This record gives sequence, C-alpha cells and structure tokens, in this order.
Amino acid sequence: MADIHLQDIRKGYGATQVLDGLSLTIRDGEFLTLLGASGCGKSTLLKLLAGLELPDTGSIRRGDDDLLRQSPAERDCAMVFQSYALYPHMTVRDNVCTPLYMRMLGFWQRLPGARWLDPRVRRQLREAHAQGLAVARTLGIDHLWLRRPAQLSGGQRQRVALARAMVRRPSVFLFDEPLSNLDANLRQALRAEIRQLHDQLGRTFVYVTHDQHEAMSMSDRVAVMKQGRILQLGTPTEIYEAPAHRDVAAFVGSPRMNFLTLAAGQAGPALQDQPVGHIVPREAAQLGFRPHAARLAPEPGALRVAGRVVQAEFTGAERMVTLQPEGGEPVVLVLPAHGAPARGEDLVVYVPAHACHGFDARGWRVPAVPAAQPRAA
Ligand SMILES: Nc1ncnc2c1ncn2[C@@H]1O[C@H](COP(=O)(O)OP(=O)(O)OP(=O)(O)O)[C@@H](O)[C@H]1O
Repeated sequence: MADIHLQDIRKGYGATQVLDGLSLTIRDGEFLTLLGASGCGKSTLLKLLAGLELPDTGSIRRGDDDLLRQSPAERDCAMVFQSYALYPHMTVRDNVCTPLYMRMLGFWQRLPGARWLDPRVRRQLREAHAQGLAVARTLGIDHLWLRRPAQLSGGQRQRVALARAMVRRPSVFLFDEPLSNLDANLRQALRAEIRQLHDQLGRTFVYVTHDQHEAMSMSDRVAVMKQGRILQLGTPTEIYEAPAHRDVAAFVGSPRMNFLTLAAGQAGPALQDQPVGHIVPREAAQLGFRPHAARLAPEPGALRVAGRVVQAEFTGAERMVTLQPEGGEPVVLVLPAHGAPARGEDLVVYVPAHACHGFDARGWRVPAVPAAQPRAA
C-alpha cells in the first residue's frame, strides 16, 4: 500500500473554521498520532480520512487513488471509537463478525431465519465465526464469545471493538480516543497491546488523543495540532527534545516546561541580568527549560536561576519544588528527594545550556547557539 497525502485541507462548520490549510503525509505502515487539546480538529481530520466527512477544499490521495472519490466502504479503513459503538442486542460473536457477515452474505442471507433454510449460509456463518474467534483469541476475549456488551467491562468492550476492526483486515486503522473511558491501569495495559498489535499487523495506524503520555509512548511519529493546524510533526524524541513551538513545548512533558521572559535576548531581573547570549540568540523572546533539567551543582556556562522555595512536594523518588525568583515568574523544578530544599529556603539551581530552548515573539523555536569550537593549537 502507498502513503496517504493530505494537501491543503480546509474544513469548516458554519462560521467555525476547524481545519485551516492542513497538509500531512501519513507513511504506509506507520503509527501516527494526532495530539492536541480538545477542539483542535483531530477527530474532524480522522473523519475526513474515513470518508465520514468531506473537506471544503484540498485533496486526499493514496498513491494514484483520489480518496475523495471513494466511499467510506471503498477506502479500506476501520475506525475504533471512544464510545466502542457496539450493538447492544448482539453477542460478542455477532459484534465481532458483523463486518464478515456484511462481506460474505447478501441482504436476504443476513436475515435471522436464513441460516435455518440455507445450508450455504450455515457454512459461511461457521467460517465467519472461526475467523472472528481467531481474532478474539489474540485479544483474549474468546471466553466472552456469547456475552452481550452490557455483561462486559469497559476494557473488554474496547477489545471487542478492536476485534471488530481487525476482522476486516483493513490497510488503515483509525482510532478516535479509544482509551479515554478506561481507568489508568487499563489504559496503560491497552496502550501496550495496541502498539503490539500495530507491530504484528504491519498496517497504518492513525490514532487521535489529547493525552501526551499515550502519544509519546505508542507512536512512531506525533503531529501536534492547535486550532486546525499542525505545529510540529516528528518522532516523540524530536518533539520532546526540540519542540518547534512554545505551545508544543508546553503541551508535551510533565510537569510542563518553564518559560522565562527575555528582553531583546537579554536576561531580565528573574535571571539577575546574567549574560545568556551563549545560550539563546538575540531574537529569543522567551527561554524555556524543563523541570527535570535543573541541577543543584554549579556547571560552567549553565543558566543560573536563584529564588525562594515557595512549595516543595514529595513525590517519592523526587521532590517537585516551586522556586520564586525575585521579580520573575515562578519556575517548577524536579530535584532528587534527598538533599532537596524545604519551603522558605533560598535556592540556586543551574540549567545546562544544551537543555535551554529559545522561542521568538510568535512562539517559534529559534535555533540554539552552536557550541564554541575548540581552537586549533
Ligand atoms: N458536525 C459538526 N458541526 C458543527 N461543529 C462541529 C462539528 N463537528 C465538530 N465541530 C466543531 O469543530 C471543532 C473541532 O472538533 P473536533 O471534534 O475535530 O475536535 P477534537 O480536537 O477532536 O476535540 P475532542 O478531543 O474534544 O474530540 C470543535 O469546535 C467542534 O465543536
């Protein structure tokens, strides 16, 4: 199968412009996650891929195929929803096998009495059930085969929805926040299972979530969206280590990145007017660093942040400390639990230059200052 190319997609509902000239290539066989806050247009993009909605302008192509000319059934995509979308009156078996019934049997053959009258229908049903059961076994739900959705837990229901998508053997799986209704432990377990499934099946997965942990732990690449546009598309490591925009930096990572305001590339009072020209270029309006980047020991060339500890929360192996620099915004630091300061103490921490990020007045990343080259002897 080929890559999917979305080109200059615009989509609005009435006065609301949901997708605003969005372009994206989804590589064949990759696990791509659309990550962003509620309302940024993730689900709309997924619906356009599935063919449940059409864009106002733009193109969606896969190899030589124009997907906008294909019906949802022709697009070879299966969608898994947050709400599971199971038929409540049907057993797990019939929920899982419905796509096979649709493919194997004609309208009359699908009617309830047909199986008693026509031996061919009975044979095809047996074949469908064997295929469905094999998929159910891989997801560990075969023992629930004759139960109805009301007799299942949330995690079991989502596995049934997954099995129903898998029996179709589509080339693209579309997931719309499939784990949102589950508790934290189950979410974590299913996250790993979905990723394993991707690796076994070798199909393209497009996954929508507003949960950064989900996005970062499962994906080959993440597209971080805001207000109908993609701010950054990259691997989880690229997104975390080199966020292309301040909003990406703030959205990914927990606790979130600290931002300190600079004036024309100069440190303000919060940084005690120390020189920062070797850390960020002059066009940087803000300097960001992650809470985990702060060190207690001085380092040559590091950013120095001094202030009073206004909060110190013990979190187990670490202590989360809020530091209030004089005349500046508070910063959050994650320090080792042993030796971390208590509330009310004065504290100085050091952030290595390589862990500092500069952002311009519009929030875009400014390239880091290259490290000084060692001089030739
Ligand atoms: N059928 C519709 N009619 C009118 N407005 C819509 C429709 N579908 C979506 N919207 C609006 O489009 C915007 C984007 O919705 P969308 O569901 O794509 O966002 P999302 O990023 O998936 O959010 P969430 O995580 O909350 O599902 C929202 O403001 C929503 O209210």
